[in-house]
Amino acid sequence: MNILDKIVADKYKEVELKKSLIPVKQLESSVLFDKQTHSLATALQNSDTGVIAEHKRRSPSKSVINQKVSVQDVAEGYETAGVSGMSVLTDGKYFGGSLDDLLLARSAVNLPLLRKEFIIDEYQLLEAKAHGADVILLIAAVLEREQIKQLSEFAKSLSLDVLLEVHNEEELQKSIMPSLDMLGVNNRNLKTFTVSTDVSKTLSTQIPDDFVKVSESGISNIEAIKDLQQYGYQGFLIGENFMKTENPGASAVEFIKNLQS
Ligand SMILES: O=P(O)(O)OC[C@@H](O)[C@@H](O)c1c[nH]c2ccccc12
Repeated sequence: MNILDKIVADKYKEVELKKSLIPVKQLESSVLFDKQTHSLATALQNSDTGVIAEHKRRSPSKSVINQKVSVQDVAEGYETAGVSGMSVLTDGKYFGGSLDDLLLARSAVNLPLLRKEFIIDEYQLLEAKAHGADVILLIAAVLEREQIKQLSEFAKSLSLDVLLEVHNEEELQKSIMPSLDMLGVNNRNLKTFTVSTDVSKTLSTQIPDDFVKVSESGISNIEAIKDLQQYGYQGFLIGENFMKTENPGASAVEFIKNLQS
């Protein structure tokens, strides 16, 4: 079993357990459930930088990245930097995140917030909504086309933006459908952890123009972004490059300043 299979197998168990502990009614009664959502796709289209900055404490590929900073401080720093959106890892076992992190980020900023999670069930979309998310991620590598359709349509009915993540042509071809807002190309292979922005470049011509293109992972300098912009990318998901520093927010401020100049 590769790491992705392991994460997803655990996720199915986790979701079953949570369903038995926290009923849907309780999620729906959250004060955040009816909050108006902010569209990340729109924010990216209106930005000339398009950075989506991530909060990630650790990962299976890197182990510890940063266990010291507070998620609110990071969120505020990212907002000050002028990012288009923030991604918050909510997986606990492999990434050290939680839905509380999402809630805390929500309490700190008005940015579009992405729940970064291995989504396999509609229940997780209700959780995302109840904890203040505006956007959800769907990973083509772990979902059948029918699941992508069902989950993305349910997300749209909740006014959540949908970012669909692919890593190769086959995943891209099986996933294209009108209920997606953004197509993300993950430069990191989630099974082997190899990273290259060439993956984004190669797949760029096959992404229909109706989707906002996002390049994810392994972006650590502004040259990479300027290069990817030539291939039509409008969103750039960056985690480690900010999180590995003592002050991720300040690092984002510096990065975006350089990107604009
Ligand atoms: O830290 P990086 O290399 O900048 O990558 C951020 C983000 O793209 C990465 O965390 C990610 C992309 N897709 C995912 C799916 C699940 C977990 C994590 C991810």
